[in-house]
Amino acid sequence: MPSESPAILVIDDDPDIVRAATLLLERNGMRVLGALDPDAAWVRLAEGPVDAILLDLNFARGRTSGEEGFRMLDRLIAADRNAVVVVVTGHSGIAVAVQAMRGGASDFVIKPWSNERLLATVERAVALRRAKLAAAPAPSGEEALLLLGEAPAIEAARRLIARVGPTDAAVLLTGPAGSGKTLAAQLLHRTSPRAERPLVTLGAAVADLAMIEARVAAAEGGTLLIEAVDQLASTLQPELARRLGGLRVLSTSRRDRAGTRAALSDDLRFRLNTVEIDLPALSDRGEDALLLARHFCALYAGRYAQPLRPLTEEAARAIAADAWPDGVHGLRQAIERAVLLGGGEAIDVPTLGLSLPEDTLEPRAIKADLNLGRSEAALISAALKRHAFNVSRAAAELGLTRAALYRRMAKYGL
Ligand SMILES: Nc1ncnc2c1ncn2[C@@H]1O[C@H](COP(=O)(O)OP(=O)(O)OP(=O)(O)O)[C@@H](O)[C@H]1O
Repeated sequence: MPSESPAILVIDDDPDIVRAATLLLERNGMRVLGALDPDAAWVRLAEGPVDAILLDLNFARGRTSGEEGFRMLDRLIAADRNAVVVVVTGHSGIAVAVQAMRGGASDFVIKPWSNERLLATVERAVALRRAKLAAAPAPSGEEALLLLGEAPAIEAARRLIARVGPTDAAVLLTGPAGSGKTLAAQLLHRTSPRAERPLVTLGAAVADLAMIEARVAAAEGGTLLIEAVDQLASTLQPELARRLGGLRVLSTSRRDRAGTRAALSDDLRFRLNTVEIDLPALSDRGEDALLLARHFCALYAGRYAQPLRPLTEEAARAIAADAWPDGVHGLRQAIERAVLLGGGEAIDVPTLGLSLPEDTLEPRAIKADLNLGRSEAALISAALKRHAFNVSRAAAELGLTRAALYRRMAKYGL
C-alpha cells in the first residue's frame, strides 16, 4: 500500500458498524471518516476526496430493498466517475449486492463480515481507485454499443434486433446473469424511432406502485425497460399492465422462457412478449469468451491509456474453459481489473484470478482434511482463496448456489 494513508468513508446508519469498521481499518493504517446518513456523507466528501467508500445499502433499519442505498450509489458515481464504492448488505441482500455491482459498485461485503475479508476488500478497493486515478482515463471514452460474438444464438439475436428494433413491438429478453439482455435492450431502443426519447429503467424486483407510476410517466413517448420482470410482485402485475399504453416496452428476465411465462399474469405477459429473444450463457458460446476478452483488453487499454498487453496462451485457455457464472459482466470486470492492476508484458492467469483447466490438484492441506473426513470448511476456504474470494466463482466450483455458500461461510466464520 502506498505511503500516504488511504482515506475511507464508511456510510452506515448503525454507529456500532461504523465504530467496528473504524477500529479495524485504522489499526491497519487507514484514515476513516464515518457518516450515519447520506447528508453527513456529502458533508464529509465536501471536505476532501476519499480513496474508497463503504456504503450500507439499507439506511433505514428493517428495509431490505436497498432503494435508498441505490440512489446514493448513483449519486456517488455521478459525482465522481472514479469513485470506488464497496456496498455492504445483510445476508438477505445478495441479489441486491449483485445488482449494485451492475450499478457501478466495485465490490460488496456481506454482514456480518470477517475482519480479514473486509480488510482485503478495502485494500483492493484502494488499489483500484489509485490505479484508476493514475491511469487518467481518456475523457472521450464513450463506448460503442456492440453485441459481439459469433455463436449462432448471438448472430440470431443480432438479426432479430435489426428487424424488430425499428418497430414498436414489445420484446422480452431472457438469459442468465450478464448475458447481454440490457445491452440488447439498449440496441433495440437505439435503432427505434424513439431513440431520441428516454429509455427509462424500472427494476421490477424492488418496484412498488409509486415507482411504477413514476417510471411509466418518465418513459412517456419513449421506451420503458422493465428489468427482472419475473420478479414483479403478482399484485403489481395487473397495475403495471394497465399503465403500459403509449410506451415501447422491453423487458428482461434471468429465467428461461417457460419460467418467465409462468411467473407472469396473462394480462402482463400479453403486453410483453410479442417477440422473445434468448441470450445463452457465455459458457455455452464456444469461442465467444475469448473474442470478448480481447475486445475488453483493447477497450480498457484505450480507456485507461495503458499499453495493449496480450493474453498469455494459458490465460486464453483459462478464459475459454471458465464457467463465467456472472456472464460477460464477470469477464468484463476481470479484464478491467487485469488491465488496471496487472504489470508485466502480458495478462496471465493469476492476474485474471482464474485457474488453469487442468489444474485439478488440491493443496496438500485439503488432501489431509479429505482423509480426515472431508472438512467442508477447508474445502470452502480453499475454493474461496483460489478464486480471490469471488463468491460466484467459488460457488460455481463447489456446485453450490451463492446463497448456500454464504450460509456455509457464515456457519464456519469464513
Ligand atoms: N455480446 C456482448 N458483446 C459486448 N459486450 C457485451 C455482450 N454481452 C454483454 N456485454 C457487456 O457485458 C455487461 C453485462 O451485460 P448486460 O448488463 O447487458 O447483461 P444482463 O443480461 O442485462 O445481466 P443481468 O441479468 O445481470 O441484468 C455489459 O457491460 C455489456 O455491455
